[in-house]
Amino acid sequence: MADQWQEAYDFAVQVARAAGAVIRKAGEEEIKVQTKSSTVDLVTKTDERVEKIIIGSLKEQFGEGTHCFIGEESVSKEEPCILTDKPTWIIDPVDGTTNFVHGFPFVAVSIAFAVNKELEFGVVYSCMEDKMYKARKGQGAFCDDEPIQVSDVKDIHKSIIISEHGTDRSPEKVQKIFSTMKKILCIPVHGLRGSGTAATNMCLVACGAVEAFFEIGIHCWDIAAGAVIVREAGGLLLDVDGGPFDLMSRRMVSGNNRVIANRIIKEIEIFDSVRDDAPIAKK
Ligand SMILES: O=P([O-])([O-])O[C@@H]1[C@@H](O)[C@H](O)[C@@H](O)[C@H](O)[C@@H]1O
Ligand SMILES: [Mg+2]
Repeated sequence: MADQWQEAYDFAVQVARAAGAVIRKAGEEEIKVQTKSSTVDLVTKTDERVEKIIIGSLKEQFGEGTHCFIGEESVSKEEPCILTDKPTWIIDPVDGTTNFVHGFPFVAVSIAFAVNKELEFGVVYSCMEDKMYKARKGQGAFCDDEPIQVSDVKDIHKSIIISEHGTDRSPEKVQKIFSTMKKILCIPVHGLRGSGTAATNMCLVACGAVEAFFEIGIHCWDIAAGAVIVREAGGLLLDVDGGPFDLMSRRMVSGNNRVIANRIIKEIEIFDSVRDDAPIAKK
């Protein structure tokens, strides 16, 4: 059967690279900052502009109405966040917005594509590093066209674990986040890290720089592309309770192998997060 998604995959790489150039240029100018779900959940005109550029390019290439779109900034303006069987693009235009605002050099364009609710491919362009991570289901994972593979470390004591604090500053959630991190640190592991962008964190798992990334509170657009890249690099994805990965659940563990993933899961103090596909509360 003709490979019907190769053109879409190649085009997504081009769009991600072009979007990254827009972000780099915008980072040289004054950045106007607004907030969303909390005073530390930042958004800028660049996030919105880049999402419009990406979606506009995809609609022009594949036609209006044939594909669906889930974009971080569109959803924040109450566009639906429902994954159907239709070809769907899942987009985070600027993953690591806080880093972008501060000039902290980890900012990624994350573009994933799903059909029949199956992730077909993912592209993560770390635009300040100029690193293009990509993967198609069943065809391996790459960074700048070089194959990448997860780490072969099985001993948790020889691992680096990556996670984030998110943007919810409620004391009870912060307490669980830090209690989890303290327990993991004191296993002990070699180190705990956080790049500030889930998409980049997942690529660091995929290329073997760290052994696992977990977070509660992320969104589908943060992790959809990274999920394909981790899987194709030989890693695995699980729910934070050890169950199957659920893209819309706002929580996830991605690991180089099940031994490391299960050891991390033992330490995670779970807290609730409203699903991405939960009905929008009527005002
Ligand atoms: O908002 P954004 O920069 O696109 O995405 C970010 C995620 O990539 C990160 O994992 C999370 O900890 C941050 O709170 C933020 O959600
Ligand atoms: Mg994000």
